[in-house]
Amino acid sequence: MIASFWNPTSRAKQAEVTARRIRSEDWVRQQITAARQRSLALKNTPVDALVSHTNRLRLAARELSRQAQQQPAARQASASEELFTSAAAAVIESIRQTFGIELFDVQLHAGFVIASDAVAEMQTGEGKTLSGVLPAYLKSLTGRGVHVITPNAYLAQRDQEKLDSVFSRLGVTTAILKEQADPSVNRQAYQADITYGPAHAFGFDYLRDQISLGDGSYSLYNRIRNRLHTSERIQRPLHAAIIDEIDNVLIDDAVSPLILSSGSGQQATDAELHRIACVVAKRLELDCHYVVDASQRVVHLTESGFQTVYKNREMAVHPQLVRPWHEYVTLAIRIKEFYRRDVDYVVSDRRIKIVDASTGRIFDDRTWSGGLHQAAEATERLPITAETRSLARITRQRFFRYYESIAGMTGTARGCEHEFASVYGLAVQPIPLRIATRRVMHPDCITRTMAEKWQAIAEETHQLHELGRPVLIGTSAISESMSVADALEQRGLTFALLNGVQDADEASVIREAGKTRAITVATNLAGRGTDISLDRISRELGGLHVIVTQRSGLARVDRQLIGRGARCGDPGSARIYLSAEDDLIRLHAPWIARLLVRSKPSDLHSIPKIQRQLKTAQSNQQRREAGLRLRLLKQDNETATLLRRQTHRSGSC
Ligand SMILES: Nc1ncnc2c1ncn2[C@@H]1O[C@H](COP(=O)(O)OP(=O)(O)OP(=O)(O)O)[C@@H](O)[C@H]1O
Repeated sequence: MIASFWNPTSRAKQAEVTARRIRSEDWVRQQITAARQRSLALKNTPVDALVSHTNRLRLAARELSRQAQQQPAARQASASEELFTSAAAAVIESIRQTFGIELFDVQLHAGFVIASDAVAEMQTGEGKTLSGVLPAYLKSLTGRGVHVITPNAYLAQRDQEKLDSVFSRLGVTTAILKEQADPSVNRQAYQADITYGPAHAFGFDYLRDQISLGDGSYSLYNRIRNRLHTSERIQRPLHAAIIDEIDNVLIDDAVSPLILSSGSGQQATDAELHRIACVVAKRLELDCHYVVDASQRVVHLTESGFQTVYKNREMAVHPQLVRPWHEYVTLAIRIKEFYRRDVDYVVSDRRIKIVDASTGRIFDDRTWSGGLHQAAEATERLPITAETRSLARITRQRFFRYYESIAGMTGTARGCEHEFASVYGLAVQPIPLRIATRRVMHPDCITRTMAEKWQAIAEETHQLHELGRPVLIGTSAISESMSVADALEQRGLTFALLNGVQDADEASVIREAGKTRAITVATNLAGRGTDISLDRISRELGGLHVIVTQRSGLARVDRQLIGRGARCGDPGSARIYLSAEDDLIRLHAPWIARLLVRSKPSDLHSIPKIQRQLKTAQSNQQRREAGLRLRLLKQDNETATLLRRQTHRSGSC
């Protein structure tokens, strides 16, 4: 058990075994046919009979897990297939009775894949929400609790409200985690068969349990002891997790550990030092006083930089210092060089709020550590808050690997197969499209400057708006959404702006984005979760046109945004815009910027190899980020090994 927890090779092997099973087309066809046949026998079954059906399956599931150690594998496999089929039949019938619809084959296919502890890659709009019902139901049958995990609280609430009646028809209870609630409220929610919530809420409750029950160390002793002391715990032992948008939760967010902290909101004792550092940093010059590594966002002072920083010798012994004086200055330089307002953070309610680079979502509950947050507050002339004190922390990789089983779904797993397999033991299975796509992908539009790009985007939007087609413009930063908004306003176009700064109801704005002549400008958060449906006229006119304002560092993020249009066989189109001043080009492929700037505007679209070069820049960026996550994982494993050894030694004394 422990060997497989730490060992990437054994995780990858586990993924390989699952992959062999779920890749078999025969297996999929047999499962679907059997489930459909059996669901006919359940058609129009009264609710109490469906509940009895569930109770029979519960007995079977418990018996199966009891016998798991004793029975030969083949007999066990056939018993579990039988359980799969009967559970799928019940789910088909409950969805039929609740919504009056039949599950599509692709949804059953995805459901079987997820129930087999793998990742189902299902294109946007193919019905992932209902695909998650079968695995959640199946895993709940042992009575040990299932966590359905979403990237944010809004999606958790939406899905729990939508699916509660499907599950209650089957005699299965659901609940939602409440943020900032008293632990007793969430303790109750964890007693439900299925508990919905955002990833961090499950992680923080896990950490709260660690604090209240022990020293929070990784020792096996503590973990076993925690399993025994169930009455004091908020959570039950981590059993099964089904994760929506699994690449976002397990991969994109993996670099930010879950840190339970205290002490926020108070005034910092070293506030004055941050303010002085900010003034000093403004006077220092790049390459003279300091050098930077832009890709890592690191700053190093030069000899001349050190001398300038310590010119006033009293700063070196200032009584309020909580770190060496020059570190205050390098923090302020990092903010000056790498962190941009309305891109990396926003200022709201006189506070710095961090923005998620890949979605544009604003985090209310996160702060940068090590004094960086305070440096940003000083730069923005805001009240400087005390650094939070970390009470307990865990990397997301480690937390999710504590579950006995994890699985999930996403539209964008491609490119992450290796990481899913080696870190989490998860195989990825693409689910075929239900209806072939009709999306028209237009060639990229390339400009030399940002200003030219905003004008080109406004021009194309204007033309399509005149024709009556809806346009969704997806930007990667809040500041970009403002630039697009300015360009549209100059042309007198009316649009909805969704960039997290306004309090608009995200979901209702996005839902309207498919209506005739609608123009919606949104940060990438529009890419996840909400359905955009077309009205009759916009469908006849060619559907939603999606504009991507710049290639993201991750191809997956672009695919997610493009996938907002032309869903489920609907008409639609998309175009990506690029400029020599884009982040991807400026930071990671400056040679492309030089090439573009030297070229005549009329030649920009025909520069050979540029697409290939951009793809390379994207893959490099992807590799860099994967490397960073791997380094974190290694560090985490080393710390854990050290702690285990220490505990072992003190135990044997
Ligand atoms: N079997 C079905 N029959 C009819 N309509 C369905 C079926 N399954 C899903 N739908 C509808 O299709 C739409 C898309 O479903 P859903 O939001 O689950 O897709 P998705 O794959 O999660 O999309 P996204 O990637 O945007 O989150 C919803 O309006 C949903 O009600």
